[in-house]
Amino acid sequence: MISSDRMAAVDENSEALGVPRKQLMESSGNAVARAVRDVADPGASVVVVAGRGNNGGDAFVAARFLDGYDVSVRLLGRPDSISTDIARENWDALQSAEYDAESVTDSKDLALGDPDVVVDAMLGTGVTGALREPEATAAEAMNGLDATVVAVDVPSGVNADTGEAEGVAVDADRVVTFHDQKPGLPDLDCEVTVADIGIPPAAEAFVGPGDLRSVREGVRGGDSRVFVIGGGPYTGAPALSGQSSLRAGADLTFVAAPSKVSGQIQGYAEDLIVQDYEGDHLTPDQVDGLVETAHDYDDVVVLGPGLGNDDETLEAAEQFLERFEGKAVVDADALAVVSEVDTDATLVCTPNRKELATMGGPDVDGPLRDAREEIEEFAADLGHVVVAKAAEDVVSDGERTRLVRAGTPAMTVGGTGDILAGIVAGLLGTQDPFDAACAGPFVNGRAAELLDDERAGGLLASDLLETIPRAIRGEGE
Ligand SMILES: NC(=O)C1=CN([C@@H]2O[C@H](COP(=O)(O)OP(=O)(O)OC[C@H]3O[C@@H](n4cnc5c(N)ncnc54)[C@H](O)[C@@H]3O)[C@@H](O)[C@H]2O)[C@H](O)CC1
Ligand SMILES: [K+]
Repeated sequence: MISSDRMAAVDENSEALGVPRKQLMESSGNAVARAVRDVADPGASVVVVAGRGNNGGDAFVAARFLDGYDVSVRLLGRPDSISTDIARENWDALQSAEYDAESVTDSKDLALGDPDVVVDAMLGTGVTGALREPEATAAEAMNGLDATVVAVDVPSGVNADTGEAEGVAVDADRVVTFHDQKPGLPDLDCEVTVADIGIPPAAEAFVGPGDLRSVREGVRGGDSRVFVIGGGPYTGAPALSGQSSLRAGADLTFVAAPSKVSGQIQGYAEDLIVQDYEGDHLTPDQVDGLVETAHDYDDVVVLGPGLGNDDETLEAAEQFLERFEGKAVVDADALAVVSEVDTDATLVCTPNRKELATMGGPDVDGPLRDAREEIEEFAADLGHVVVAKAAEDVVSDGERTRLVRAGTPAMTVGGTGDILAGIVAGLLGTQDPFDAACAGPFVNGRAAELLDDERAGGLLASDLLETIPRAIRGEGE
């Protein structure tokens, strides 16, 4: 089962893997033609009613695969209003090859005759709201015929995610849907077939540019705040996490740090708001104040960068998680306490191999992907999202697991993990935790790839700050 949003992401990933949408459209159209062949013998009359999006494009392709049938294609609207290049190219192909393909701009002129089969290709997953004109009148006309109605992807007017129609919808006899079943289709009163259209399994298994679709749409809203609880024995780590969270979309980023090092952290970056507490490392005395601040401002917390592993600090981290109820990225030494706490917080944990084992997860020697099932089980037991970091990362929420293979060998330099924790926190302001956890390492890796020519083996973690926005925008594909 796949939602329309996920389908669009997988589609984009497929394109990035070298299987472009136009190729998928060719397979989709071919599958539609096969369904027509199943319901009617050669010689039968087939009317294709097409809309101006890719749903229509699929049916323009289908017309070419119906040699031996009496096919006519009716496009609802002017050809110059076809909304995608690939659909237009397939329309143009019908024109140049002298198919019976005409555009109808007024629904009153839509004469369907008495065909054996109608192909409904008005709207697919691109539908929003009730069918407008001329589609609404055309749907009624199609429903009034005796013909067998074959719908492309989803009956026009029906929402593929919910199965609901806000107004009139096509009453299909058969639906040919692509790649995977859609949540709204099984409850419809028609036969649904799922056609394999050649999307590589890697387009789903690996995070790709399609997984950044909603990140690209989630612009800064003015009130997404990140609160980094870090620093003490180390000062660079919280500064890197804080800055990368700003690059990934946070509006304001605060760093809570011991007074002994707060000035130093502030000195690295004027964009951070550093709030100090007494001492040289985090202790349980600070927990009340930190939980209160994080809750008052609805902050996304980053717990861990540079905190060190003093017993008092780990005790404080544990107490913080026991009482915090918001969203947090947990990294570095703080990871060690996660499996011991009972927390209502939503956590994204970002362990490297060693930290994964320390926190009670699998101890993996080889590629992490070989341990993907154990990592998934571990995330399920933990009840949180796990981003297990290596050359190829494994991201799991206990039910879904994806791999990330972005980045360069130079990323083994210190600090890239701090950058990652900040990116995930920045994304968590607008994204669902699993989506942020998948997008984070992909963005981090792409940010490094964008610098590979310039920096090569001399990359610094702080260099990545510069290219995070371009990586989010999709550069480097
Ligand atoms: N991987 C795949 O699954 C593939 C699917 N393909 C097909 O592409 C469509 C989705 O195409 P898209 O262009 O995004 O949208 P539609 O064709 O469904 O419609 C867009 C079109 O419709 C207009 N519109 C939206 N709502 C309404 C409304 N209520 N009334 C009238 N008109 C409306 C909107 O303005 C747009 O112009 C998918 O279903 C598959 O069939 C591809 O072949 C590639 C592989
Ligand atoms: K349709």
